[in-house]
Amino acid sequence: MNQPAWIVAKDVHRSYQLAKKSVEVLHGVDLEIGRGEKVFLCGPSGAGKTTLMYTLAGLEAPQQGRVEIDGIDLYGLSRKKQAQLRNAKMGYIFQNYYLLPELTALENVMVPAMIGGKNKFQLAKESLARVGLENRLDHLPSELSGGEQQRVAIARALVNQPEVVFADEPTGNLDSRNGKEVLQMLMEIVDESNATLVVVTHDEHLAELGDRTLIVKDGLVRNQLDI
Ligand SMILES: Nc1ncnc2c1ncn2[C@@H]1O[C@H](COP(=O)(O)OP(=O)(O)OP(=O)(O)O)[C@@H](O)[C@H]1O
Repeated sequence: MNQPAWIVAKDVHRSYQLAKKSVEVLHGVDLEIGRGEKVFLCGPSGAGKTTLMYTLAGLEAPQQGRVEIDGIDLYGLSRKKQAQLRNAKMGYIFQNYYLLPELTALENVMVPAMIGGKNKFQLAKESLARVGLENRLDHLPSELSGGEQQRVAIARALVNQPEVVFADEPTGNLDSRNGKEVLQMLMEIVDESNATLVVVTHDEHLAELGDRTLIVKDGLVRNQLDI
């Protein structure tokens, strides 16, 4: 990483409560990601990749440690301020898309834009056009292919022009050709605004497209080059 750190995790611990037992998934993660860097998180299933992304993105507070975004102590903020920061700076592409089934493609993309009181209709249309879906605005998710649904999820994540995009297995449900195409498109768009990209993938070939691969294993994170 050549740039100053833009996302910082320091000694992040995260556990889940199962019945009466607490199971720790992240055992003190330290990492730094620079502005504009494209970082891939790889590692075995169940290792904690999604948990780490949720924690970096302000969706799940760590029990110990801190996360900084652009110098701001994310979990030191009130919940309202955290939500404002997420909306202003972050886009999140969830595993399995999480599109709202009763809303059209356009309406799904308008949802995050509404919060900022911006010209949501125009922004959502532009974002869908950017992912090549200008002719699918009024389709419900059930009327779209898997690749198209994934692109709607990408358009939604990009609609507020985020400074960082988190993408959890953005190609997981696509065949390898479509998967690579979608990922390259996402990387191109992110590049245009020098945004930071953090991607979870199982596919180490795809990870080669990024600047750096981090391996999540045994509750910790290591640079692939250090392994
Ligand atoms: N809400 C939850 N409650 C309890 N345990 C959870 C919860 N979410 C995740 N876990 C557990 O935490 C561990 C890490 O899960 P996580 O989804 O972060 O792994 P992952 O590396 O993203 O896995 P995959 O590659 O299979 O998606 C798993 O053992 C999982 O069962």
